[in-house]
Amino acid sequence: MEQKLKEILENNRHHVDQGTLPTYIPQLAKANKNALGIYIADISGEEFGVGDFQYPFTIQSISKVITLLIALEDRGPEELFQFVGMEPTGDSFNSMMKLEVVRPSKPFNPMINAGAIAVTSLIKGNPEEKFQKILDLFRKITNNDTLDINLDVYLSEKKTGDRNRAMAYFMRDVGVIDGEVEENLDVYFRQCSLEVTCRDIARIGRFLANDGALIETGEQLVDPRYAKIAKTFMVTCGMYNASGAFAIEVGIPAKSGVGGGIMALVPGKMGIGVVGPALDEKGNSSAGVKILADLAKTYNLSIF
Ligand SMILES: NC(=O)CC[C@H](N)C(=O)O
Repeated sequence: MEQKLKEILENNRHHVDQGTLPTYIPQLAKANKNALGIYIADISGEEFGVGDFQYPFTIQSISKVITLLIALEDRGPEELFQFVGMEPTGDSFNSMMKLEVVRPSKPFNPMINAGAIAVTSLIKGNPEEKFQKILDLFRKITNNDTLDINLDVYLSEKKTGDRNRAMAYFMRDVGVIDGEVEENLDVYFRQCSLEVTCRDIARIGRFLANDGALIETGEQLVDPRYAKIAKTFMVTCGMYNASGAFAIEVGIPAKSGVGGGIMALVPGKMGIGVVGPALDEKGNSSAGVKILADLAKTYNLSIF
């Protein structure tokens, strides 16, 4: 399989040229556009990577899956879904359009920025406690104690995150979030700046493929019902306004981030981590999407 994976990676390398590095978070524009890696973390414990699987990148929107799990544990679905919806938007991940035009004003889903900011605000505790909870869960799931934020990316996003700021202030005005907006955003910016490799995100995928239990110890870290909710959102909204096409062409739960990572999984089988920092016009890794499509076709991975 390793040989085949290398082939898939090389066959899709040219799709890097169709992507560009994001510039709205200036530090992300410094990434290596040509880095390309894949990592597989099987539920039986087997793992391997090809290409630049050790290339470090920031997790960005992939973190939204983890914060959703924590907020579900803290609040339960009934309370959480009073503040965040369950529907795809058809708009870009950082769009604020529907926030005002659709009533009642609540973000459409937890995978877009507005929804994720609301979800992070629902995690219990002061900002330090919130971030510590996020970091602890990340470290446990990835079995990586050194996992931490990339300070440059964090500061870069904090400095330039006015669109997120605008949405957060609006959401406080309409009662979706409460408390100090800047403090909430700070937690959100930090969760997005966590630096990972393909191995880390593949292990997150495997954790979800295993219904929220660690494969090493069997410890059930999150309620399987919440793991199911997270996976369902990954299918319907995980690739933003490309989720429909991705479901047809690839057909597995996946979550992308503007750091170039895509965390994907095959339920009951494996987690897959892919990185390729050049992004398509929807903000998904241009080569990463093609690699996953190729993988899914080759190994018949679609869940549909
Ligand atoms: N799509 C993404 O990865 C977006 C996350 C990014 N931190 C932002 O808020 O814009």
